Amino acid sequence: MSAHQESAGRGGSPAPRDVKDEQLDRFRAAPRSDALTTDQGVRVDDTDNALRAGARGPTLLEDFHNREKLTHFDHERIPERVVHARGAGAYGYFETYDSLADHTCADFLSEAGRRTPVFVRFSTVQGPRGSADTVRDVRGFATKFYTREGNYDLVGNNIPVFFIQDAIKFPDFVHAVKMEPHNEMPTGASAHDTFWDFCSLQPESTHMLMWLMSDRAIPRSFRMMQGFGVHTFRFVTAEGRGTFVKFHWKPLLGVHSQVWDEAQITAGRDPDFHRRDLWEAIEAGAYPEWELGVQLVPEKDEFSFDFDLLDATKIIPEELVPVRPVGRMVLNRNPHNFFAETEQVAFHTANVVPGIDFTNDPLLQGRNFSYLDTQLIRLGGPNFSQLPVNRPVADVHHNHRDGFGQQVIHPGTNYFPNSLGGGCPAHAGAGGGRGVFRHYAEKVDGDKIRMRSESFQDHYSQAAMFWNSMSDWEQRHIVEAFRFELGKVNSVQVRERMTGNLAHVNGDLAALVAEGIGVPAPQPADSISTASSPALSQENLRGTQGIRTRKVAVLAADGTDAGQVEAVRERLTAKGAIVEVLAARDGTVQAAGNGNGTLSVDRALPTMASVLYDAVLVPDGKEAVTTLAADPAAVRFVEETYRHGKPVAALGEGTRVLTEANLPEALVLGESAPDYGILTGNGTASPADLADALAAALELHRFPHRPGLLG
Ligand code: HEM
Repeated sequence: MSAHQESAGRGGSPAPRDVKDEQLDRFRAAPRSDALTTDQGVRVDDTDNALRAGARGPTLLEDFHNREKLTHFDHERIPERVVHARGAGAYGYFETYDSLADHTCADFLSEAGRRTPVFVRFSTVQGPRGSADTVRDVRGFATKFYTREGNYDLVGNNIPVFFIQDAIKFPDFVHAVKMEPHNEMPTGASAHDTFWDFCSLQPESTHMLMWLMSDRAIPRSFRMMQGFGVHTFRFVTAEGRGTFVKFHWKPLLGVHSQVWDEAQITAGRDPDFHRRDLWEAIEAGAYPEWELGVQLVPEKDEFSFDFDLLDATKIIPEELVPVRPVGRMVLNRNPHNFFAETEQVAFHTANVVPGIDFTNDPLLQGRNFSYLDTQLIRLGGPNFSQLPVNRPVADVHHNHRDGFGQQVIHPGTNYFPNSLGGGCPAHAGAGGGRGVFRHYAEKVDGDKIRMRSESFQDHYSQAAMFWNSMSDWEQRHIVEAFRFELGKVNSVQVRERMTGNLAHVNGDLAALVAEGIGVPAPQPADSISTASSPALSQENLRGTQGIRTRKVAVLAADGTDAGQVEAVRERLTAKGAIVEVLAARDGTVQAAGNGNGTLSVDRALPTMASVLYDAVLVPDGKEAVTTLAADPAAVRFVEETYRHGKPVAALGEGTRVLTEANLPEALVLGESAPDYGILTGNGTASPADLADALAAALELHRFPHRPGLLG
């Protein structure tokens, strides 16, 4: 069994192998326990004591093993990414549903059922490598397709628009959002003066800010995020016909978020929350899936919208152009080594394959320069595409030579035209059965000018459309987020300028934010868009996989009714949820009720927290309930679950712990309790009925209309 097969999908069946996985085998070192050597292969006698002159004497320079060991260690770090430094990655495959050959000659989209290996890296943008996962931020969603015609990178985000329209503003934007230069604060947060100063002066950021202040910026899981290519790209057929295209990833688990208070607590309780969630789901065989969809716009319709397709601060509402599903992606293998794979992976918007091309979106054009440029320094020279994770599975043959880290011994000559090389130099234009990339023949004729098109000037209509499309609780969260972020801004003029911009989005929004941060309510703008797009609300993005991988905590103590726990567990795990028993200590608790005996404890309560679960259940059992009601950690667990809007369930006397946790009595035992996600069946529900009610509540994810919610 290979090292790969041992590690992949421990809880599920091993993922099937693909050509990329087999290629990686060539570079994977097997675990070994034989003798230690130097880099030169010389066996070493001792790695615990440096060579010294006398037992208490000075260390000798002659000890090449000591010097090599320290030197290698001294050089172990490489620069982190200038943005998106913190991330987590996984391998998998993309499978095409139907041929898209009538729109693109891209080989990997040309045949139903075709599977293409992929590597995906999710990331936050602002924070450094060691920052917390659950900060309020955009999430990167970058996919490398190892196609038979070369690597195709779809380098997207979980938000479909961007802060700026022109890449020349990217350094300004990043300097503003990153930690401030004098004191390098704050880490992993946009709630500071320079970010809001920049945005308030750059109204094109308003639409993106609406998304950033929404719950999209605090996802429950990478597995529950949409992804977007953001820009309008171009599909090109074999005959050279172009079609504008926007890319969408839709998670089968639905789009779900944390609430802000929960996200902040999670950042302390488990800074690796999203990374761990992805890793554990794959190890357990619960492979996350997304559907890839495209919005297609014929070239003749380029100017038929009230926004410019080349403006990355705009979406094409799905109600105008539906998203056509084209395939699905499954992530089924964790990397073997974080540094070698997730850290060294290099995505680049300019990595395209025949059939996929660019448009003149000025943000995209700048990106097409920036990624390769930054990777030259981050990955130490021009040969990083030879690193295992970056290697195409397609043949590589070119005249590039030398440079740091060259791994290949090339034969012959490397120039063209060439009469001496005997076929060794690479010839452009030769297909050899594979598609050849030919740039789309777009007619371009214009004056050299530094200016934006008039069609890029409407910065507010789609920001207003986003606001109009939100449910009441989503709007409430947006107001609270603006209040939090701007409340951290010291400059009053920045606060005022920002609420002034919001007055173009919605008068109530601007007034509510202004009230919360102590500045005068601005005059609402004269004409504000009333458009809406229902596809934008998370209310309408619940997914198709029910409660798969949702985590339910069962609080237990000596005297817990183990029969109830098993009945609930059986019912919920059958639907794909994960049920864990938490008690004060690891080991077992004495069980009562039908299941007399012991009940295994999965996690010790002091090592966990409510924010790491999606729901809580307190089973029956007089003695256990008395213990739990007197345990501040258990009571806090229940109270926090309630205040974060998540389902809270209790059987029999377990309801006492809910009351002890200050849940409104009318809800704990009232008729309308299920409407608020409080599931007790008046204390008389059977475990199976309760499990079903809990499953239904988990599907709804949060109960945002409860009294006394936090965040
Ligand atoms: C639509 C707007 C943008 C999106 C969706 C986007 C997305 C991403 C993503 C997902 C990553 C992380 C890739 C990874 O996981 O390794 C990334 C990194 C990066 N982005 Fe962007 N970005 C955008 C705009 C820009 C612009 C305008 C620039 C510069 C002109 C830029 C420069 C960079 C750089 C330099 C990195 C680090 C790459 C590396 O070190 O490998 N991005 N971006």
